[in-house]
Amino acid sequence: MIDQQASSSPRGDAVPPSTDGLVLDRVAIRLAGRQLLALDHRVAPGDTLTVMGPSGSGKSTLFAFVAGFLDPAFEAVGRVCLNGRDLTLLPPRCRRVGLLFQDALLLPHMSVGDNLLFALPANVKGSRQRRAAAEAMLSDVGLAGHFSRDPATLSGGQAARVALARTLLAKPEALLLDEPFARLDQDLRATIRDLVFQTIRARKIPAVLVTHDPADAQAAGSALVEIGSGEGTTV
Ligand SMILES: Nc1ncnc2c1ncn2[C@@H]1O[C@H](COP(=O)(O)OP(=O)(O)OP(=O)(O)O)[C@@H](O)[C@H]1O
Repeated sequence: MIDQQASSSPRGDAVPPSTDGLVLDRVAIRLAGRQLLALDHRVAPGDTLTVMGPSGSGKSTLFAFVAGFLDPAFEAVGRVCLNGRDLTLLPPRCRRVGLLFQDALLLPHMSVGDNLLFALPANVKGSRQRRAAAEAMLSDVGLAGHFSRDPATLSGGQAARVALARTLLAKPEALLLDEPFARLDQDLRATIRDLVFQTIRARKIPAVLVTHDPADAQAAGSALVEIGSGEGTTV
């Protein structure tokens, strides 16, 4: 449950212009009367905050809070603001927060292109324009010409690229990366990791990365927070 006093602007009023990026403003989340985590952090556009912690420390819970689908079993206080908008009480579809997971989660009965068109916002009109937007995004992630591919025939790296393209098509203003490289083997992992962080920097998207791999944290290159003792510790 969100503490409405701590979240001062239920309609998404502007916070000061200095708060470009993703702001976790005095966020604390409790479960069954016990503090699970506390974070107070700003992620600048193009930067990635890495969150590490043992299983059960609250990493998925933090993402659920930022994305807007926190289970009512949790009590949360504090605000999450994105480029000057207070998201805290907005429904998930209004937040402009994109997610990348371990699995590409492509719909198997659709082509790669149709998976992308399915994710493309409805305000991109006209079938020709929609297809052009999807093809341009495929090209951006290194998969030009793969529009008609069957997802079942993609390699792990290609599927990860399609998942990135699908997330970016929704024009997210922030990205939550939930161990997106964990299923990839070592060489591929470095390649996809570089693609993701280059994209984040080039598009100036603030991101939060959950990982167990210190090499991911190093590649992300910005702040690292360790959770697990009820407090987030910036390292
Ligand atoms: N819907 C829920 N209701 C009650 N407790 C929950 C719920 N979801 C998760 N929890 C508990 O909240 C705590 C944090 O869970 P969370 O999934 O955020 O941890 P995590 O750090 O993401 O773990 P992992 O690394 O294993 O994915 C755990 O003790 C978990 O059992």
